[in-house]
Amino acid sequence: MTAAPSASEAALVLDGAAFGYAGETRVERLSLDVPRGAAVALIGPNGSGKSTLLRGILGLAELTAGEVRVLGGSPDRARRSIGTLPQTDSRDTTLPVSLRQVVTMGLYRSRGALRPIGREGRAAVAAALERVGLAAFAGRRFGELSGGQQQRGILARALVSDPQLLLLDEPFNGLDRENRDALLRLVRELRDEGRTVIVSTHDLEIAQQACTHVLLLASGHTPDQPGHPAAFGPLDEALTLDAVQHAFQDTTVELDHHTVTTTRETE
Ligand SMILES: Nc1ncnc2c1ncn2[C@@H]1O[C@H](COP(=O)(O)OP(=O)(O)OP(=O)(O)O)[C@@H](O)[C@H]1O
Repeated sequence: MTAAPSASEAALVLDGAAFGYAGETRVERLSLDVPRGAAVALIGPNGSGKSTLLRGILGLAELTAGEVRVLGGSPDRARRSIGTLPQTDSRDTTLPVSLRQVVTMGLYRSRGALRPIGREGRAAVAAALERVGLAAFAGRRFGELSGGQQQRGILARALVSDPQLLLLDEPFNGLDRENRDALLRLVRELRDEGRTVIVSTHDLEIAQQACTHVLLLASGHTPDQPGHPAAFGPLDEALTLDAVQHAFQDTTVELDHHTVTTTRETE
């Protein structure tokens, strides 16, 4: 599986973009180009608008100002070429479906749910499961897998349609060291294949280990003000103590020789 090497246009272009709900902006002042093949760590405190931005890229949050281009077109047009991993807490694990069925659902977006999956589709599902190390678990009921295995299964569902852009919302939350390392390796591989990855996280170490770029979001001064960028750029330029402190105003921030850490807000 390789991403189609298409146009030189950036994977994501935001020009004065703002996103929100019911006409109310929740994240704003976004002007940036994400080059194809970049892995962007999307970092910010709770409520700064990380998920809203990811939904905006998918056309699922409202564009309240500015412009957005995704893979050279509108979010609606690009959606078929985007693989997503939503936050763990938005996941229904009670459905009586197998892991294989969950991954197969990832094909529906590009092919429609009614078209038969066929040999090629089954091979893509098997390859995606293989890729995340879960080939042996294909027939298992999804809800009976461990949290880390479910996370990898959802990632396989995101990968099965050979997406050019992957949006991963807090994929590292709750993962043990082994699953975390496997996911870090996979993010690096995806970007080596020319795919673009945007991954939201509270953990700066993850940014440093797997990403090429960072977008730091800061919250508004009061809870009803929208979030906004504190920095964007290649990791070594944008991930500075100043920018991190701006983004995480009320949070302890430490910077040692190579590691920036913040208090993990989700724990
Ligand atoms: N569906 C929605 N309708 C209205 N407001 C929303 C909706 N989803 C999020 N918000 C609001 O938008 C703001 C940004 O929330 P968002 O979930 O994007 O932040 P986040 O940075 O992803 O936070 P977290 O780290 O807690 O996931 C918050 O004030 C939140 O209450």
